[in-house]
Amino acid sequence: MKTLEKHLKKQKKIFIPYIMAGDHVKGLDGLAETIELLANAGASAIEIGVPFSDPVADGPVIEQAGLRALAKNVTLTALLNTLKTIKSPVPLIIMTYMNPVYQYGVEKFLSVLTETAVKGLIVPDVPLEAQYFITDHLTKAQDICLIQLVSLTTGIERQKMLVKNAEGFVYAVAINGVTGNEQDYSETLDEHLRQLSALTEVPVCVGFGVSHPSDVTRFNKVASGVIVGSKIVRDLYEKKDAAVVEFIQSSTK
Ligand SMILES: O=P(O)(O)OC[C@@H](O)[C@@H](O)c1c[nH]c2ccccc12
Repeated sequence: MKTLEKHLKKQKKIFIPYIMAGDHVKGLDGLAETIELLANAGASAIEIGVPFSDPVADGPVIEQAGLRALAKNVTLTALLNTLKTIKSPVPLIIMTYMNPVYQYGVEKFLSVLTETAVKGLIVPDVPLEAQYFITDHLTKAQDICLIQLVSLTTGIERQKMLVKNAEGFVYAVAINGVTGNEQDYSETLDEHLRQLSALTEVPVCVGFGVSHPSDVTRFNKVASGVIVGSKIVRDLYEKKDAAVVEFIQSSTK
């Protein structure tokens, strides 16, 4: 079993905060500090977003964070160079659209990741059928997990196909929409998550719109844990570090 999955399976409750690379007053120089803050608070793993000019799955909070990072010249190359210098106590996960990786070179990208603490990859605009673009090169980075996303509109047959290919964790997208959308969750969501969890031994984590302790309590009952992006990105930007620490601590105890 790959490191990320092994690590997540040891957690009582999984909590994965998402941050935007370089969205810090010190830019990428502040990344190590943020990773330490989140890990010390109890984060199970940390998802790091690569800024991109056309983030189709993202709402305004993460889009704006990406634009701030781009204005600080945070490129994939710069991020990888910084990651090479960081010893993270928890596994890191890179969330990126395919375009920056394609431009950088898939093979080179994966091989550089082996020199970092990155153990997982989320590439939301690459469907299962096109994942060979990445997996064909994974022999160079065998411990990297490619995370599968399951949406609310994913039918049961496709869910089975996705979990068959799943490693690390399964990302259950809790709403039909973009990140940071705090609309009410559907009433059938819990049943969907329970069903999905029953299909696989791989931990199922729930993301999109998770921002209140009550969401975390709800999803921890029907899945292995949660992913929290926009709320964390906003709080860190507004220098509410204490609120972030408190949210993670109370979600993982
Ligand atoms: O911001 P939210 O609503 O808490 O959702 C998590 C999310 O930010 C993070 O996992 C993520 C950011 N961008 C993405 C694009 C696709 C899938 C997932 C993501």
